[in-house]
Amino acid sequence: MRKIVIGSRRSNLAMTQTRWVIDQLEKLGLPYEFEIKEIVTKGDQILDVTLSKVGGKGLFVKEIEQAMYDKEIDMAVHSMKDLPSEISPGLTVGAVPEREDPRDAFISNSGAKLMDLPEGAVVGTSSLRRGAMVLMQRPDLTIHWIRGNIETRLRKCREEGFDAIILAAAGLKRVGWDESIVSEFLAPEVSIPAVGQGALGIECREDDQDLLDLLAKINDPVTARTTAAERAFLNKVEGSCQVPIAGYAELTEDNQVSLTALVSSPDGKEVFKEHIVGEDPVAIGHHVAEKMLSEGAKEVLDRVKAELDGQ
Ligand SMILES: NCc1[nH]cc(CCC(=O)O)c1CC(=O)O
Repeated sequence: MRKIVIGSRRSNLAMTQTRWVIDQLEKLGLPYEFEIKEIVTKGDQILDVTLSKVGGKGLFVKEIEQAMYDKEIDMAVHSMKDLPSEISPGLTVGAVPEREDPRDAFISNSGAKLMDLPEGAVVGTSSLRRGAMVLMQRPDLTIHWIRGNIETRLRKCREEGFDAIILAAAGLKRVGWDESIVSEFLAPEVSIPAVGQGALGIECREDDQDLLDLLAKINDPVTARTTAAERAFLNKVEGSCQVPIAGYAELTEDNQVSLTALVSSPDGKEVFKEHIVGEDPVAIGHHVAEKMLSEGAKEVLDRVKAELDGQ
């Protein structure tokens, strides 16, 4: 019986996701046992600045990947959203299980929906994408940055004068929060989800064939294919850019990948949005990115980067 050691951040969400994956693997009834090893990442230690300013990319995965290289752990369960679009050398995503709800959940103190908030109300989010999505619908609202895990943000929403916050529905559902706290699940057409939102990516060493064979059994081909399109898009527009980026793909009835993607300025005023349907997820992801970049998104990315460098 092989023992598989799984590295996990210690947040409630990370632990819940890790335990969920262990459950799926144990159900297979194969001769493996599983142990969780807690790992603290840089992203867990930074609590007082907006994530985008400290370079969000890979903030939650670096220490975990190091532990994999050092063979202190064999695999790790990441929120796909937190996993950089390029996996570090020697490591690979061994499985993408079935996606949870990809939508953003809008939670207001009064229970009002986004379009019904009073003029000038304050919405808390740590995501440039959510901030821009809100401003596209409601340019009169004010965005304030809010950090911390799900529990902290919900507490701050009540105690620190926010009218509403936005969280991933998947996180709330996974940790078992009562859905009645959600005032509105924002439709993916209105608030295009982050690339990979609601999905998990299980990372392991690419030479660990035994573990790869095991993980293949909990891979969901539909989620793997749709998130591949989203991540191919992200990979082409990325490059240390701290701008709102969204990408969400579904399968059509005839088994094609349908990808909607967006790049915008942080104030939501300049918007590049594309929709494409195609067979090959990576090809359509790249195609959409190149189209946007050539049609003006590149200028927005460069300008925001220059503004940040000047700070
Ligand atoms: N950025 C942190 C993060 N990473 C994954 C989730 C939620 C679960 C998911 O999107 O799969 C969250 C919290 C949030 O965005 O509210």
